[in-house]
Amino acid sequence: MSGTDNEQARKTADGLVHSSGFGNEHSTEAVPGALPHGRNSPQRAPLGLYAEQLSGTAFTEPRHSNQRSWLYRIRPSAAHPPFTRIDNGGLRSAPFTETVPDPNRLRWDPLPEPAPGTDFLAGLWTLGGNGDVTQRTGMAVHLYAANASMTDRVFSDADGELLIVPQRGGLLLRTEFGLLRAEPGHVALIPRGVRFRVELLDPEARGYVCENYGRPFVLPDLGPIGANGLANARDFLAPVAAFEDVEGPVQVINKFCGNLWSATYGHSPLDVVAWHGNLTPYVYDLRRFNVIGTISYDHPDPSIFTVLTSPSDTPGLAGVDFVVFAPRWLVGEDTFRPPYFHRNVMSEYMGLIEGAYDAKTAGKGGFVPGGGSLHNMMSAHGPDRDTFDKASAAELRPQKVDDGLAFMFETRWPVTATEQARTAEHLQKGYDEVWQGLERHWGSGA
Ligand SMILES: O=C(O)Cc1cc(O)ccc1O
Ligand SMILES: [Fe+2]
Repeated sequence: MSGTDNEQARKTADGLVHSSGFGNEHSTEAVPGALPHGRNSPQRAPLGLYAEQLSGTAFTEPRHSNQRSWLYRIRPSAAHPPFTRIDNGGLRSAPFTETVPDPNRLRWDPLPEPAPGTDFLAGLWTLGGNGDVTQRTGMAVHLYAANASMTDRVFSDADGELLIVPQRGGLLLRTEFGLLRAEPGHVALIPRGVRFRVELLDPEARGYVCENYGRPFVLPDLGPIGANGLANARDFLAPVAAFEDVEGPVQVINKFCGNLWSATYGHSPLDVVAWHGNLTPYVYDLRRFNVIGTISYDHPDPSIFTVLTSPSDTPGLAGVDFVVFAPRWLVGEDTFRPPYFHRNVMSEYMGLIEGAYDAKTAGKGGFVPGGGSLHNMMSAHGPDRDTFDKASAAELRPQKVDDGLAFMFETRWPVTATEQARTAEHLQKGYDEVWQGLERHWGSGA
């Protein structure tokens, strides 16, 4: 059920065929002849399909940032019954007003095991966020823990695009555009409004989601770095068309302005036989990230680790950046090599996909895979005491940091935690203590 007429299509290690390149004009058809040529909206679309445009940006946005795709489907999306409200489960949305924004540093252990039969959607649990879904600004931090595939239901999010960061267990994403596979170490992006179903490739799945209410994520500018580096555009993989021709009840759940709405369709809406355009879901393997750092001295700011950025209306000031701390060499001379002590006007949510993070002690009660920390704007943070002591005394040989994969959602607005995040059992007590005992050396002659 899948095929393509795009020369860039290629089969990757996961056995799926993809069409590569960030923001490319992809075109793909699962059945030969399904894609019209020379026009988007012929009087009669090929093979009895319906033509439908999906706009990710306003019609009138500048060409370089304009995003839309044309879908050729068995039934038009407009043919559906009314949506009715359903329970929001663990999902919360902006504006976040359940608690007051807190200057304290917070850290969580991983989510507890979900109840049997919990699928990706039921397993979403909102930690906090900022902005306002009705203004299309800000972001939310969600976690998920699931042990069942979604069956007979699909999800779409009108409030924002979803950047999914698997931490445990692979996911098969069946989207309107085709199939994507996301394993721990990959990220997957589902654009605003795109219907999809998550199937588990392993018995359990756990991870993080950045719901970006703002402008779609793009690759950051490279400035003096040059024409290559960081996340390379060619490593972003879009699906090729693959459709389901399913008649029968399918629940379609739509997140709209903070609430979940449901309608039961008489067919699967994952019925797109061909599509073309530059608005697509995609996956990216974080291990492909080209890490840039110092080859002389000092610790550069982590903006050089930006994979994707959602620009705000102020140049250089992101609504949210997605930043990865990937394996790399540290060679800085006369340099304190781990992340420095600092206070940041931006707010930082950090997660750990595997291993350890070089500013924090690993292990139980520390910063552990599946856990997360929140350092809101101007909250002082940095290496914990053990890290500081070790790094201050370390012999400065070239050193490979390759025992972990951490990431950050860095946002221009403070992140307000949800009530459930503030009262969670897995909110660590006494996080402040990691910075206790940083002794006075002044006056000691050290
Ligand atoms: O651990 C953090 O707080 C993230 C971070 C990493 C880094 O290398 C420099 C600054 C920074 O905020
Ligand atoms: Fe930081």
